[in-house]
Amino acid sequence: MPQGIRFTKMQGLGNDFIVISSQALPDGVKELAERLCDRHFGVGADGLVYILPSEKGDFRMRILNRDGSEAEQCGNAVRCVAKYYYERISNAKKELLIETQAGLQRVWVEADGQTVRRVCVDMGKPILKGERIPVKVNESQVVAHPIEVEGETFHFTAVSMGNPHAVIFVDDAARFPLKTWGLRLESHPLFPNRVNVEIVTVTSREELQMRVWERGVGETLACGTGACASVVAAVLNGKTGRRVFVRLKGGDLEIEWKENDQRIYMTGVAENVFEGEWIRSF
Ligand SMILES: N[C@@H](CCC[C@H](N)C(=O)O)C(=O)O
Repeated sequence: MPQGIRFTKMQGLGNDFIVISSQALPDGVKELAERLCDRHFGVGADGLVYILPSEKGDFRMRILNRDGSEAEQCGNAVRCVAKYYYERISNAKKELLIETQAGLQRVWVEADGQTVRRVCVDMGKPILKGERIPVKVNESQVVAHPIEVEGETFHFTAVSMGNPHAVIFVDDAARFPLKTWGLRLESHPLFPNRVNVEIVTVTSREELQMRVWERGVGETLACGTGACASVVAAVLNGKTGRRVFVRLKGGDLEIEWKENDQRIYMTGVAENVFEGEWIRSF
């Protein structure tokens, strides 16, 4: 009988992940991500996340999108893996260091006994230089820049949180036709590595409403890096202060872009959904 793959299904604000703790990424992980994340033939998720050994931090996280592409960073997955590690691997410390493809991230878990309720993540400093995001606009900061898609013009602010984001402010995010424009914006030639697209409405100086079209996935219920990028874009456009509640389809995140260290701190929940074993070959 072939050995199955044990996994835990987790979610952060409805952005859902298949989490696997392993010694190394398996061969064919791209195809595995596509198979497992498929909502009809697989387990179903927005991404496949590995918890791996690290020489630099407490552990390492790698994340693959539903289409099998690898992302540098994922805010909602970082909170999930911090919960996983604290509840199942070691509860010796409440402050953890997680290695990601975008660098080391410090996180603090808020636990009720053995159960992690919320996680605060130091998401680092946003990257604003066009060439490092990357976006093919020859400016040091890309703020409210026009982008034309099939005769329609939008204005976007580009921010990298380790992964690339284009933030577009609109009057009513709930009514924005994301299915029509999401993929076209994601794969626009201005973004050589494709891009995550945030559609944002400012409801006050302390609150944003956000929908997201994720690179390699489509519309999801929430995106942690997208919420951080949206707050940075809102500050750069003079729309909010630096401490903002971001209301997403799947729930809320508290985001602060601190003045003193210029780093972004994200606080939110993470939940276990179920455990299972993948027994099909791939
Ligand atoms: N949902 C995530 C971001 C996941 C990666 C993204 N799709 C990308 O390709 O950059 C989050 O919570 O940040």
